[in-house]
Amino acid sequence: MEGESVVQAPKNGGKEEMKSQLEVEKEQEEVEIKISGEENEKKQKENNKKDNDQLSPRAVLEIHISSTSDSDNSSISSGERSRSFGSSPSPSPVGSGGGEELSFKNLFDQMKRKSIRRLSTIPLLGGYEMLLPKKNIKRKLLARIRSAEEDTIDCCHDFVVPKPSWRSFSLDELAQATDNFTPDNLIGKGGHAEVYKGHLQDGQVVAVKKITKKEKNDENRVGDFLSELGIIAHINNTNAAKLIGFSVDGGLHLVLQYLHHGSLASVLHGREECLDWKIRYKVAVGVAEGLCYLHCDCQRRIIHRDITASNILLTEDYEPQISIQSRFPLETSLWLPEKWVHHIVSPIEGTFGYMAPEYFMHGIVHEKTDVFAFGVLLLELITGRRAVDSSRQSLVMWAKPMLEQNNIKELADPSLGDTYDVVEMKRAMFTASTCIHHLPNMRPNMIRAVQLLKGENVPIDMKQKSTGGRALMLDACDLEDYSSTTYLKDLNRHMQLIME
Ligand SMILES: Nc1ncnc2c1ncn2[C@@H]1O[C@H](COP(=O)(O)OP(=O)(O)OP(=O)(O)O)[C@@H](O)[C@H]1O
Repeated sequence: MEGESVVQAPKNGGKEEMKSQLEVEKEQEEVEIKISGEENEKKQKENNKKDNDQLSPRAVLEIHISSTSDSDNSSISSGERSRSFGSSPSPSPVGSGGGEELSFKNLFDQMKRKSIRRLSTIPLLGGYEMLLPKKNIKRKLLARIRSAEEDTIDCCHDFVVPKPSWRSFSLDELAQATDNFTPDNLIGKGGHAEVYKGHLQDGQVVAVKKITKKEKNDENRVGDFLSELGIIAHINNTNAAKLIGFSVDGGLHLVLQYLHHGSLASVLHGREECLDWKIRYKVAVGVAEGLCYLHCDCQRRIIHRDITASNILLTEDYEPQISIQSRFPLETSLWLPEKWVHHIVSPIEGTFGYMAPEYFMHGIVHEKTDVFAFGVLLLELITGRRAVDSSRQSLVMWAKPMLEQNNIKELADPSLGDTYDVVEMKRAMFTASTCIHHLPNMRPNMIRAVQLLKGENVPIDMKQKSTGGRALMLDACDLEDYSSTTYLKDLNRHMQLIME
């Protein structure tokens, strides 16, 4: 993995007149909505499974956070469980709700305990049990899993969830399914897992995700794994990854529905032939709807935090599925309690090219950081370019001037020729340009992003239900004084620092 390093967050500066939300909405009204005739879908050939997203390096930035506004509605998690390089001191404790002082660690521990307690479809281990020796954890986990399998429903504190339909696999079963995890069956490798294609005894084709990251102690790894299970269990949407089962026998494994085309990155960037616009548009809408579900319709809202072309997987008919992460679920796929507007994390971990300015500069995480990443993903679909190209140029930086000039000809992927639907392309361009706005408040929430993308001419409702529309009180970040020029400069500087 290229370019992991620690950098100090820069100071921001510069001023720019902000466009009002109304102006942004007005611009949207100007987007043409007439729909042209359908194009014939070209048959896609066998995909190249090689994941070609290596050029969007993951980065870890360590920042020092001295204060945050809106303390009632935000949280801060320390990076003690995250990867971190260098010797920067840990962030100092900050105030939490009502002036109550909580250290990062306490706050994080509290959140971890609460989340683990509540995440469960299988009643998972309580926080205190995470301190038990490994053997006990495993025994208790298996006991809980068995008892969950016997129950018809599981009543959690605040809601009732149906009995899970997942299976608990033995290592032998998974070894058999994957031909002993032979490299021939290796279909993908992320920063934290190896993924193997497998055939279960009943004929079902599955993807076995073997968690490989080993830097943490076993108790934490098991805890993270349980949290991930809890998050995936909670998700029920056509555009999110489906879990078939898991194994805690001889390592941690997730058994997922096998997705024929692998990642969007491999399909978009790793094939010779051009991906049809029709499919690109379908993927864009599907991801937008999936994110909308995670942010707004899920029983507990989830911020994904790592929307990238590698984390979007495609079914046989190119229905996109958002892959839920296997690492640091509380810090990556984040459960954000209702009353918290945002959450602050340090160190910052993410995929370069997709990180919103408030995230890479201040560690602020909220729905709008996902919206930004979605905007970058849209740009990838529109242009066929990577989030960071081979000359280390950010797609956002490259595309901004053309988006501002509405220059469809220069922006659209040249390999598409004129085979794209102009109206859909314009909608995608407009949606992308609002999503990558450097000010989070100016980005649409995902409900609005779906409407913009689909050209739904809904009345402007400034008070629309929007987890994504929760007012973001980012005074402490001075983002409103932050111009897009300064943003581009900082983005460039971060790029240099990270990739040198
Ligand atoms: N269900 C699946 N079906 C088919 N291929 C898959 C599936 N899940 C993952 N893959 C392949 O494996 C690759 C790595 O998977 P994934 O991104 O989930 O790993 P990870 O280590 O959790 O990722 P990250 O580096 O983002 O943390 C994907 O990019 C994709 O190519």
